[in-house]
Amino acid sequence: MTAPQELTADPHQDGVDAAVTAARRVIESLLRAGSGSTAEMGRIADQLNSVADNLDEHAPAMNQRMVDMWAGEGTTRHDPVTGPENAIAPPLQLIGQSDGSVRGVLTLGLPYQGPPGHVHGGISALILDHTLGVANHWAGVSGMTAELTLRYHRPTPLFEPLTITGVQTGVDGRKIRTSGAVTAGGEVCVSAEGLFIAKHLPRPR
Ligand SMILES: CCCCCCCCCC(=O)SCCNC(=O)CCNC(=O)[C@H](O)C(C)(C)COP(=O)(O)OP(=O)(O)OC[C@H]1O[C@@H](n2cnc3c(N)ncnc32)[C@H](O)[C@@H]1OP(=O)(O)O
Repeated sequence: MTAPQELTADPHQDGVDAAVTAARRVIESLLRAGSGSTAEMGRIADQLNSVADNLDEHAPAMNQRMVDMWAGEGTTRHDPVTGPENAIAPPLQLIGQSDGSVRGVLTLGLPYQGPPGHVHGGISALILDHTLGVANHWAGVSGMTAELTLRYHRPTPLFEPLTITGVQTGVDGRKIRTSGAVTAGGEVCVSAEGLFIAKHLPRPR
């Protein structure tokens, strides 16, 4: 039996990961402040643009960055669900379980709102697509999403711990079947069935 294993990149306390954590806080704080805020938004916009100008000045050429970001740990550092280098990632951390499934827990805030007080359905789809992909990686046969079928059973709450699960259920030639769910307080909010085709695009060189 395989021991449980962290499948997502460990966030560092410094470097770009720390800056990304701060950027996530800015996104959340802007939404929390809103148009009625008494903060000086013009000055805040200037400050944020100055931060972005500084980052752009020190960034490598885009084609070089595309090569670099796919080296080493590859997608796990920059993907939009778990990546510690990606400010739009919630981020979710996924653990491969001894039973072959993957599991993670996360709490989503205002940036992910759809219906009042609840998670946007497209965000659940993003998280489940990625989690099913990681479940395939953990199972040893992975590919690209060909079909993703979601059932939204009940609204998914913001500000509460959500358990995200995925497990590969079958492989037939190049066709890989995978299922998963988002649960809150033990109740299934969203369930997913995916068909993946064993194919990978080449990494940029
Ligand atoms: C640790 C790292 C973890 C990373 C996790 C990341 C997870 C993220 C996953 C994604 O989001 S991937 C991005 C979203 N997906 C795509 O952009 C895929 C776009 N579609 C394609 O590139 C191609 O359509 C695809 C690779 C899915 C299939 O093309 P192929 O040319 O390889 O397949 P082909 O046409 O040879 O068909 C092979 C079989 O699959 C079937 N098939 C292909 N596409 C299908 C489809 N869309 N729906 C149903 N069946 C499909 C097809 O009928 C056939 O069945 P049979 O063998 O029975 O004849």
